[in-house]
Amino acid sequence: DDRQVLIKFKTFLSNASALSNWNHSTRICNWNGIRCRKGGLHLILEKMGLSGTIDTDTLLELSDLQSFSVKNNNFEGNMPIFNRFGRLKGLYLSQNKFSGDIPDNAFDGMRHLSKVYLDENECTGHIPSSLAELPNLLDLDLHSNGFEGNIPDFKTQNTFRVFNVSYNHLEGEIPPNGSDDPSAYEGNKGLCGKPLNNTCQVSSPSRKRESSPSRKRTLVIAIIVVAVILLASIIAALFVLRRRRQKQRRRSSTSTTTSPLRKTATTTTNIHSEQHQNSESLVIKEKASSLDLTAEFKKGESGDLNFVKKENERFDLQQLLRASAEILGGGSFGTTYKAIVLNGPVVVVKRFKHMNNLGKGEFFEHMRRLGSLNHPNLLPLVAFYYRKEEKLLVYDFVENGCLASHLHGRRGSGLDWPTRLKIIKGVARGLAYLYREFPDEKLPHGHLKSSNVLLDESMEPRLTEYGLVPAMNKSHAQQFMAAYKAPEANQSSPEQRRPNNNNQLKSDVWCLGILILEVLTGKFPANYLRHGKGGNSDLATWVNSVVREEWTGEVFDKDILGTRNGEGEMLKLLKIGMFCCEWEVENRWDWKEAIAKIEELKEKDSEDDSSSSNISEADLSASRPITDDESSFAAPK
Ligand SMILES: Nc1ncnc2c1ncn2[C@@H]1O[C@H](COP(=O)(O)OP(=O)(O)OP(=O)(O)O)[C@@H](O)[C@H]1O
Repeated sequence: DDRQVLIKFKTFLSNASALSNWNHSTRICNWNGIRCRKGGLHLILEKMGLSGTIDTDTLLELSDLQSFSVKNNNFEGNMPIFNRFGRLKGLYLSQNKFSGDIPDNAFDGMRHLSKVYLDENECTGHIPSSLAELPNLLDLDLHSNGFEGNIPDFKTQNTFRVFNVSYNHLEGEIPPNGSDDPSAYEGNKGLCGKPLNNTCQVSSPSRKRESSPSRKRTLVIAIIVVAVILLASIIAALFVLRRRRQKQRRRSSTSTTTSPLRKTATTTTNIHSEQHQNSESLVIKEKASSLDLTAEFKKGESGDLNFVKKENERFDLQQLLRASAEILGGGSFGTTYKAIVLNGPVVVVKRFKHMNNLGKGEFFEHMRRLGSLNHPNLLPLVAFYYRKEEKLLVYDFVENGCLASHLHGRRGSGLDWPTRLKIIKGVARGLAYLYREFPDEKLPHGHLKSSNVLLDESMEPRLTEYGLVPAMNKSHAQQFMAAYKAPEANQSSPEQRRPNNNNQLKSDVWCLGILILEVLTGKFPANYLRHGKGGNSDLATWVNSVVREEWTGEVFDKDILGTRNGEGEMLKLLKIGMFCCEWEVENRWDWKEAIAKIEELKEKDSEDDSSSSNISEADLSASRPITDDESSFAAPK
């Protein structure tokens, strides 16, 4: 039923505290943001600080959705496509951060759609032609985006009641059926014709009539050129195919192994490849084929891999380049991929393009120092490769993936409270070790976040991407590394960034706090993804505001909410997270205090609960006021 569908829809949203009364015990028409009118359903989720994903697949299961509004929220990414909602009448997506081109067919078949509000987003490209085809369009507001090209001729049978395309990059002649008000078009440098005061040049390329003879000539030439290019491509493709087949034949006759990392990869004779003789392997190889390192790392040109520990299984650069590979992700520093070395280990290779802060000697020394670290909660560096333009760091592959995918993956987390506590304790121990080993580094980890916490088969965490701050180019580090998302990183005053007695900044502690809040709430800190601006304070601010409203129960992830005899300890961890996320650096705990408090935690509440931690209950209820600065970030209120 609709109730179930909407509750599912809510799980894709972040910061959805405003929808707290969406549950099975109340009538759907009384839920926040829901209006039931004339038998149809209207979702009016405006100004609620929402972000995350608008899952249209789920919405499609609603019996009769008539209008959909998420005006004035924090949604990002491509505009959601509603062209399967044939009965939708109103679509209001204004004042978010939707970006990118909108596909031409985004409004296909939406015969009933009469109101479209996309204003104040970051959409680019042409105004989609399917929007111009809507027969019942009455209101259209696209102002303040990055639309370009011509304004199409709208085919609506109505006279527009609202029409505004101002402040885009539109050009050409204004079609007749828009608005009579010049302000509807202002802020577009290239527009001409009525109702603006400038007349269009007769030869205006943008709206020239189709039938002129020169146009026909151009068309014929274009067709010939395309045909020639097509023919040449077919010949080239046939040639490449022939060569590939010849190569394959040569290979199988000499029984040599192949290089799945190269574009020519097809069959392999090593044991690893046999594991990949299923359909999945085709996908992997296809992905890997785009990752042809061989062109850049020519044999013998640039030295070899440098192994940092004696006991590591050795392989050389050429073996690595021939390895069967799968791209794991394109993070903020470069591509990361999993590689199965022929007759060797399974490793993860990270390519770093912005790692030039150290000279060659210093770089080698720093990597050897990282390689000498040894702690069960740190993923050891296996090897590195140095080139001026690019560095490769090689780690062991961790089968069980990262904490982020366990918490936010499609299948839901399923992580219980004891597992989450074990993960946080492991992270804290890994951090403590790093801090002891690097007493002079300002940010011993520097990039602590849930995708850099890997989990082994017994769910023990292993930190990765630690200790890289000194090697990274400063501007890149400041823009992308997690520690620089702490609020003080955006402050210009040196006092606010001053290191503490140990010469260390407290920004890693901020990241630990965010990680704790993420683990307890199951919510993804939306601003992890927002590079360079905004920090990652949204989650901390949200938790703080919910706690201040005394709805602490609402904070915890549903998968741990029912935990018996552990609620007290969960609450203590929440407080620790909040103290680590203190906005003011002076009031924030330092790493020693935070880690000591984490070590005190237990899976179950003790009989004499008050003695097990010296954080008082009053600390929580007297939670700090939100500063002006902070409230301007505060996503959900
Ligand atoms: N050693 C490893 N074993 C298994 N998975 C890994 C390993 N190292 C990284 N990953 C996973 O590969 C994916 C891509 O990693 P990558 O470092 O490129 O991106 P990221 O961590 O999301 O962002 P960033 O570049 O900011 O660190 C992530 O999901 C990460 O958890």
